[in-house]
This record gives sequence, structure tokens and C-alpha cells, in this order.
Amino acid sequence: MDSSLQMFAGRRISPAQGRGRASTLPTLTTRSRIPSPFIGTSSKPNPQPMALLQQQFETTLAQEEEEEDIQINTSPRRSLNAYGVPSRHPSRGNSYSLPRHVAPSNLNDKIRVCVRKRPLSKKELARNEKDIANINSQRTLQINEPKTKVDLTKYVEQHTFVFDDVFDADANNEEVYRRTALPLVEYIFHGGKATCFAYGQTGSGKTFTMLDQRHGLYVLAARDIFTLLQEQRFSHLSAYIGFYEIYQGQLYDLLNQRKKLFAREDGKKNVIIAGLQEYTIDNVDSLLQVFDYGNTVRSTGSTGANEDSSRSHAILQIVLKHKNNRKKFHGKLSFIDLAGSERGADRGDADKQTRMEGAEINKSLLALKECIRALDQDKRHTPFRQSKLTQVLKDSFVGNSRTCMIATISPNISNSEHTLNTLRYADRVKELKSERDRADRVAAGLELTASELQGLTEEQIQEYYNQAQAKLEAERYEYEEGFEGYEYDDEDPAFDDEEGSDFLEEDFPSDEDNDLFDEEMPSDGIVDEDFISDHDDQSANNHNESEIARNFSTLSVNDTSSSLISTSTIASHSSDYRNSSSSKKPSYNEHASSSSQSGITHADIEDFLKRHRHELREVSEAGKHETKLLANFTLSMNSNNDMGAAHDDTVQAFEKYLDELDTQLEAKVQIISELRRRINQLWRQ
Ligand SMILES: Nc1ncnc2c1ncn2[C@@H]1O[C@H](COP(=O)(O)OP(=O)(O)OP(=O)(O)O)[C@@H](O)[C@H]1O
Repeated sequence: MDSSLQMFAGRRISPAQGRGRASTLPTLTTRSRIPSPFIGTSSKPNPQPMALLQQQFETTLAQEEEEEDIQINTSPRRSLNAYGVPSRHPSRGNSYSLPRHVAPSNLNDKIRVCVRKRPLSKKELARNEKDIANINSQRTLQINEPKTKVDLTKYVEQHTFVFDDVFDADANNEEVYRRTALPLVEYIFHGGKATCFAYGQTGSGKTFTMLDQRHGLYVLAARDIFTLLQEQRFSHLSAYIGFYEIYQGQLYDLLNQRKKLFAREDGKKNVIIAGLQEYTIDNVDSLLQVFDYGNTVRSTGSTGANEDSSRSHAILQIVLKHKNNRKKFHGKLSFIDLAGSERGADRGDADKQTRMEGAEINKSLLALKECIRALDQDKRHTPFRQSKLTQVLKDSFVGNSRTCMIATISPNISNSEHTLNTLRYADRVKELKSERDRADRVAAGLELTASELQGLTEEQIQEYYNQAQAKLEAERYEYEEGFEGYEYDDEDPAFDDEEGSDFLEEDFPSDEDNDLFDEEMPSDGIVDEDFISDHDDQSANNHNESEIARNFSTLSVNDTSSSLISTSTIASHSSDYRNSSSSKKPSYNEHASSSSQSGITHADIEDFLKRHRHELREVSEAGKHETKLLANFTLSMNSNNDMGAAHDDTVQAFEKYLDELDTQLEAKVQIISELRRRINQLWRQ
């Protein structure tokens, strides 16, 4: 690694040096060489380092009772969601404690998940609101959620989380920057693409962290980028700044009068924001001017629809390009101020427009999570096309890329539900990140065996893993050192017609699509708990209907939790059904005669029919998407219709078409497989 960049690299190797402990760590030698800088992660799960630590420390519960008359709930059970359904991960919502000291995380991880707590606001202080978020260490925090039992006894449920970094209310943006965006700055000079985004409810500090006009992370990053660009070795590069927003699935240029933009992918898989006005900037003052201008446009958009900035995602991108060839792209850093993560309904907005905005935001945030998770698991299919947000960020997630997520939280009691939702979202992202890290170590022969783990303290284990990660990272750098930059085809004639042949536009082409949000369930195969609860709020009069939707959604949530259902799961469901049907599927008469003993009630049948009706609607929505997909592709074929070999862009479009088709089919198969599972269950009753 370049020594002059080392100053930016932060602390890589373990902090245990100098603590005077005799080292009993296994020697850190690679048992087999890593085949490529980005290693597959298909290995079988072993005990996770963090899970192991959790187990070790389960017994060292440190209860901090805030009020004498409040009982602490310490029963080690899974927490329940709003519907009384246990959360999917026992590590969340638990009441056992985690270590107060966890060794610092690796700043060079491919995906980092950090949390930042803001201070109580003046209003909250005036209302005498309690701070329920305790930062226990550099990496752990605990939320003390006030609860009331049925008998009105009050108690506190403790939720403990571990992240790569946790920043307390008194941490300033410089501190946050050093452990979040700074490693990304270093990385883009090595030719990588990086994304730093803030996620959290409205008012939790996303903009303050990311896009504050004086000391937001983008300003601090730009300062370092401009300093590095003045060095001789980077004199061939310039920084190009673009600023745009995603509102209701459309891109608008904030530096060019909210001109509508289109996201495209060139032949080399770079995402091009066609028409985006980019400014060559080499100092922070100019950047601030440009950014101020963009912000004004954002808050007073000509459509008048976007008065509330938190209803859109704002993206500031800094692209390093070669001075003598603007098409030669070196690295890209995107800062994203995501729209507020809470539901539209919670803001007291009930009109259709606001609900659609909320649904769109939910959809994009879910898609973002799904993509990060799919990437972490090296899934064959990454669902980038499920939202405009993930479409435009696609090239920041694949290949040589890094991502840092900063979950921002409000510390006051009245926001505890949102805070927990934010932390659970972040936890899901992080959970898979640690699986990936472990898989990388396994592939490199650096994972500790069970016998090696025995007798080590948690600090020693963490120290070993930090060193292992640093070693892996060093190997990745070796690979990237010779990087010359990418050439990208922003003038590809295939994309000349801005409005016409934009294949990425299919997801949000018309109002018709937005109407899909009025349906009971999202039609894209993703089930959004918030979305469902929104709906449930509305259909409170029809208890049965919402109950059924809820039950169905719970099932679907479980199925989709680790991304789209895998073919092997589907196959096993199908064969389950076939086996059971061929071996001993009772005849109608048999069934009728035994129905009194079968346990099937009238309510079961009604329940089944309602769910089936719902599933049919879902399948038919997927069918509509398919039809539109086919029509779009056919149109694009007609404009390129010679009889010889297909043009590259046609083949590329065809591949995209297949990719999207695959997504729709997977959604349908998932629904059908669930239906079959229930039929099977009924036969067995
Ligand atoms: N870490 C912090 N320290 C001090 N003040 C903060 C901090 N974080 C946020 N604030 C203040 O809290 C308020 C809300 O923050 P901010 O506007 O960044 O929230 P947001 O999450 O971006 O909201 P929205 O989604 O509505 O845009 C602002 O007044 C901001 O200055």
C-alpha cells in the first residue's frame, strides 16, 4: 500500500500491542492463497466470532436500572414485533448483555455499519424526555425501551447491539469522518467506487452528518480529496461534482434546474447518470457554493411536490476522472442523504401522494438492504432493479467497491420504536457483513478452528480477526495497485435518445406503476412490514382481512429475509408437495368423511380462500410486469431490427430483460411455493 496514503488508513492491526499480555494467538499464516481479491462466500456457517462472544458474555449481564419502580425484563426470549410475532433474530431485542469492550473494527472492511446518536434537542429537553440510548463502548450500544405489561406494570426492555463503530452524542463530525468516510477517500484514489450513506428517521441527524453545509462528511472528504489532488502523483486527475435527488423514482439534477435525469449502464457496467451537470471543482469554497445552490433547488423544487426534503434521497457524487480524457474514470465517491426511514402515516400525512412517497421510500430502502445482503452473500442475483436508488448505486456495490452505512438515531423515549427499527435495519446489514468476513477468512485459510478458539479471550479472538482482515485487505490492495482507470461510454450512440431507449426506466415508467402501491401488498416480491402495517392501519374496520394479510406477510417476510428464495428451497417445497401428493393424497371423499377428525375448521377454509385470492392478485401483478417488460424489449428490438448478428446494446438489453424476467419469475415461484406449502399442510391436518 502506498505509504503516503497510510496516514488515511486509520488503525488496522489490533490494539492489544503494549498491553503486556503474553500472546497465545495462533500464527497468522495464510494456509491457501486467495484466488481473487473478491472471494466467494458460499461456505457453510461455523460459529460466528460475534455470536461466540455473545455466548461467552451471556452470563455477565450488567443491569442498569434507571428507575427503582421499573422492572428490568431479563428473560432471554425473542422480542415481538408490532403483531406479536417473534423477531427473526434472537440477537436483536434480547436482554442479555454483550461485552463492554469489543476491539475496534477494521476501517478497511468492504462494508462498515456505524451508528451515530444525536443529542437530545432543546424541545425534547424541555419536555423532560429521557435519553434511552446508552453507548457502552466504542462499538456497543443499548436501548432501554420502556414498556407496559397488560396489568399496567411498567418495565424496561433492554436491546443491545454491536456495530463497527458507535458514536455518542458528543462526537463531532471530524471524529465520525475519520472512522467512516476517510477510508473511502483513500479507497477511491486506488481506483475504487465507494458509497457513504446515512439511514435513520426524520430528525435523527442524517443531513447534519452527511450534508451539513459547514462540516458534513462530504465537506471533510472534499477537503482531503482536493489536498490529495494537488500532489504530483495525482496531478493527472480532476474531481467532478454532481448533485441530484431521487424523488418518487425519478432523478432530478439539483445543479441544473431540476432537470430530469436518466440512469444508464454503459457497456462496462458503469452507471451513467445521463445529462447530469458536473462541475470540475478543486477547492472547498467552490464546492460549498455549488452545494448551497443545489440545496436551494432541492427545497424549492419547481414541481412544488418536494417541499419536504426528507421525502427524497439526495446524492452528492465526487468522480475522479483523467484530465486529458473525461471518459476515463478513476474512482467515485457518493454521499447519500437518504429520505427519512419512518412511515408516511407516522407523519400524520394521509393523502395519496404522501402515502405513495412513503411507499416509494420504503421500497427503495428495502431494496437497498436486499442488495447489500445479496452482495454480502455473493448471491447470483442481486436485486438492483427493484428501485431507482439501487439502480443508480449499482456500480458502487459491485466489483472493487466499499460501502459505509451510518445509522442515525434519536435518543429520546418517544422515538424508541423508530430507533429500534433503524438499529434492526442496520443490524441486518451488519450481520451478513460478518458472515462475509468469516467466509473470506475461510477461503484464505485464516479462520480459526474450534480447537484454536479454545482458551482464547474474546479480545485475543478479535485481535486475531482484525489482523486477518488487514491481511486480506492488503492482498486486495496488491491487486488494485496496478489499476489504470476505467474508460466509460457516456457517448455511446445507443444512448443518444434520452427519453426513448432507457431500459432502466421500466421500473417506474407511469402512474400505473404507482397505483400498485395502493394494493394490499407490494407487488415486487418484497414484503415490507411497515407497508403492511400502514395498510393495516387503514383497514382497521376489516379485522379479518388485515389479520390474513399479516399472517401471509409474516410467512413471506421469513421467506424473503435472506433475499429471494433459492431455487433449492423451491425445489424442496415442490418435491415435498409432489411426494406427499403422489404417495398419500387423500381423495375428496376420504377427506370429507374424515373431515370431522381432520381438525380443519370453517375458519381455516375461509382463511385459505382469502389468502389464495390475495396470492392470485400478487401473481397477476407479476404477470403485468412481465407483459410490460416484454413490450419494452420488443419496442427496443424494433428500432434495431436488422437480420444479422445482434448489436452489443441489443444483447445487453436482452440480458437485462432476462434478469428482470428472472426476478418476476422468482417472485411468482415464491408465492406458488408458499401456496403449495399451505395445501400440503392442510392435507396433512
Ligand atoms: N450529532 C448532532 N449534534 C448536534 N445536533 C444535531 C446532531 N444531529 C442532528 N442534529 C440536529 O438535529 C436536527 C435534525 O437533524 P437533521 O436535519 O440532520 O435530521 P435528518 O435525519 O436529516 O432529518 P430529515 O430526514 O427530515 O432530513 C437539526 O437541527 C440538527 O442540527
